[in-house]
Amino acid sequence: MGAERPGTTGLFTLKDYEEAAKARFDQGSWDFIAGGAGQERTLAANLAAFDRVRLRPRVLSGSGAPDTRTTVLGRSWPVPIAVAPMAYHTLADPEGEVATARAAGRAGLPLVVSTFAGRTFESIAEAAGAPLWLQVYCFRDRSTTRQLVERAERAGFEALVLTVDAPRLGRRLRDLRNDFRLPDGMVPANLTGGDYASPSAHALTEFDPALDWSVIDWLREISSLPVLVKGVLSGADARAALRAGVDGIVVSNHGGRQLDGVPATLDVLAEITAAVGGVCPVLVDGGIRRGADVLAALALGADAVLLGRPVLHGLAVGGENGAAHLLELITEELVEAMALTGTPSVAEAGPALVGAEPEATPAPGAVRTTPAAGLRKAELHGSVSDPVLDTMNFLNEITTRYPRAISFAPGRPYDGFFDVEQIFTHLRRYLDHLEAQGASPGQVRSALFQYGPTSGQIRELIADSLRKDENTDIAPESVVVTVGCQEAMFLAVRALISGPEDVLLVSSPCYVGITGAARLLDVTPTAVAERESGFDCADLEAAVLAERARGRRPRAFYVIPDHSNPSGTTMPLQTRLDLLDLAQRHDILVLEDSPYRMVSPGQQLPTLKSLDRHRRVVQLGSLSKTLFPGARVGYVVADQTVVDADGRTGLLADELAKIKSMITVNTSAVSQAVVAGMLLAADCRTSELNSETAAYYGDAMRVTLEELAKQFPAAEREALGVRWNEPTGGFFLSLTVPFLADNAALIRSAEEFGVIWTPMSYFYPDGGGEHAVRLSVSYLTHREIADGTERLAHFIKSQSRTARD
Ligand SMILES: Cc1cc2nc3c(=O)[nH]c(=O)nc-3n(C[C@H](O)[C@H](O)[C@H](O)COP(=O)(O)O)c2cc1C
Repeated sequence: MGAERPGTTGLFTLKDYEEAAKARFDQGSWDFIAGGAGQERTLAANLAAFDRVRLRPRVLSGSGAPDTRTTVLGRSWPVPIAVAPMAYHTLADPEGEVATARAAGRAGLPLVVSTFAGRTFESIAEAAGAPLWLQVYCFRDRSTTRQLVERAERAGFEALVLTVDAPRLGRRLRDLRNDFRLPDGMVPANLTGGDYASPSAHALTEFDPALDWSVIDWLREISSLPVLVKGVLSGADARAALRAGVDGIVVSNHGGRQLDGVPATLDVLAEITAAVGGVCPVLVDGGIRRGADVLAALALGADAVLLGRPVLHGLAVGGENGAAHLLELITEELVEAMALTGTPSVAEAGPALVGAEPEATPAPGAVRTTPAAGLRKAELHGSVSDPVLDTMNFLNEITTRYPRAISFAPGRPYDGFFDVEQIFTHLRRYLDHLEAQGASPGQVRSALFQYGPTSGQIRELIADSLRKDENTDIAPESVVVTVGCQEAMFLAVRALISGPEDVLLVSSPCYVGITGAARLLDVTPTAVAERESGFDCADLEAAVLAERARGRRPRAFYVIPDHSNPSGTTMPLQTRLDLLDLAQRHDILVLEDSPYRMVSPGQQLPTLKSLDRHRRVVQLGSLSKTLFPGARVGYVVADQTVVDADGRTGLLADELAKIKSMITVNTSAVSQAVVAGMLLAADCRTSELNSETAAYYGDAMRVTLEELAKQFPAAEREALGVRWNEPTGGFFLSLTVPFLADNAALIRSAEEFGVIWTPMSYFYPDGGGEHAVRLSVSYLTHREIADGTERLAHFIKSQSRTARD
């Protein structure tokens, strides 16, 4: 090796290498290297966490040429970067780890050699020009592990890195689908016997699944080398590792290849470095693709980073030279990032670099706060680590990362309807209305500037609009004005679910707002699966009976009856009547959420609330689609009677208001005033205010359906297995595709085809929807819909071919 291969010139970033490398692998091997476990959320999160970082430079710092040297386990490294352990470098280049060792050696960087290296420890050691460490998987048969360790130690390896996140291999769907097997003749060069062709099958039978911290003592018995553990993701485990006497910790989620859904490594790094407190070195890997990423990791307390997949990309593109060039690139980028942020040395990269430390100089005598308290995410409420609460962030991140992509993801109103000046007109109209009703100037002032009634000051107007728009006759006292419909959901779930035996049922697929609100309250909803045709009462009844049989108490069922989010389905009139009857028979409430009804064209079916003869329906109201979302004004209609222990009665709305008083006190008076002004403009007929919007969204849906039909003529649609529903209103439709519509597919769609959508699986509390996507039509112009549909069709056709091959 050493000869210049074609392809290393003209490559300026690690991303360039990734793109160039792809063509050099067969699909199975590429997927084995590139892929992660499950829906690849953690794989994507690793990258996204670094993408989110914004470095904060210090200017005129006089720091001169940056010093990138660092010391790890008593050895000086020229740059705080080493190569992560990866199985079978021979997949990327016939020389495998021997070529990598030479490349890393040229840069003076350590290489962590995998238990499953494709070349012998001796040959790697002979080629190496920098420290070698051995990554250890502990087998059920300890003598195999012992022999590996002894052999590496004899070959001059300097440390052991025990991988602790792999009692078995993660569920790597790409490998399962490809039925991935190592190419003929490729074997782990330092292991004998055994069937290694399928890495996951081998791990299942051979890895020790019952390891505990005593394994560190065992390694100490068989070897004198320092021991690091790789795969720590919490401060609690970092402390346990210190107690077990480790010499170093590698914060890692195995590059998203083990448990999908665990956090990005960057997101837990500060927690772990705080827990370790400098007692031993902390290294981190996962998603590092730029010099700036290395600097961000150092800023959050890492001593060095490990670089994974990119090294294999370098190797595949140009063998030893490719890998060496790639390591040079990231080193140069690090030097540049340090110079441009005024960071003179590795040791001086601190949390202020990533904006994590208060910068104010304390006044003389003032109490100093300690820098970066390092709260542990694992010790915060579980909801903050729940993927449900992250789905929208992920979509936002994708949208920001690919600004030129056309996005069918956001369920937001079309911007073209908003006119800034109108806000003032609406506000003025409401103030005039108050005056006309006899309010004194002082009262008008208070209505705007003061705390207001918790239940809201525009309840009469909302009740009036419900009467005129929806034929629902309710007393204003049964309305609570909320901060958007989201608060209405939170109040309803908080009040109705009083303990672990109470059950919230949700129609599934389901709007994430309700599952998220439930999660905040430690409520796990019971999903009632929709059929292809939509919700069916028989399924709800079966779920209610099943919960009763388990000794639990079904309390409420959440549903969007009109043009549902996400599926776009609408509940027929007869089903509405049956649902109310079922609610009465089984003594449950129905939480009705219907934000799209009034912005849909044509005659709409009556709301559940308007058909409700027994006060079974709690209506969760939103004005975000009908008026504007920036107001954050919604409401809840809760006219149910509540009886206390002394037999006194009140309304559920009163109880909800009590809860609200401790969350938001009252909904913004200014927002209520603007909303009220809008309602007054149309004599409280929201339908009148929305005749133009309903027609616009109706057209958007029609155009989308026409464009889809154009892109997928009937025969082709059939052959591909692509189909979609045809909602008559609302913002969303559901499209079924013949491949896994997961985050990885979404990233490919955004990156290579410039179109973004929402994986339907986000909306299934119990799993499902893996082969469907949600398309939102509300936010785009007709031109964008046409272009976006064309791009989507290209993506679907290409992805279907890949899935078939
Ligand atoms: C193809 C491949 C093979 C890997 N093999 C191993 C291994 O044998 N042992 C191990 O501890 N980690 C292994 N890993 C995980 C890496 O050590 C590292 O944690 C991860 O790749 C870092 O993320 P990055 O690829 O985003 O840089 C492997 C990763 C890849 C991509």
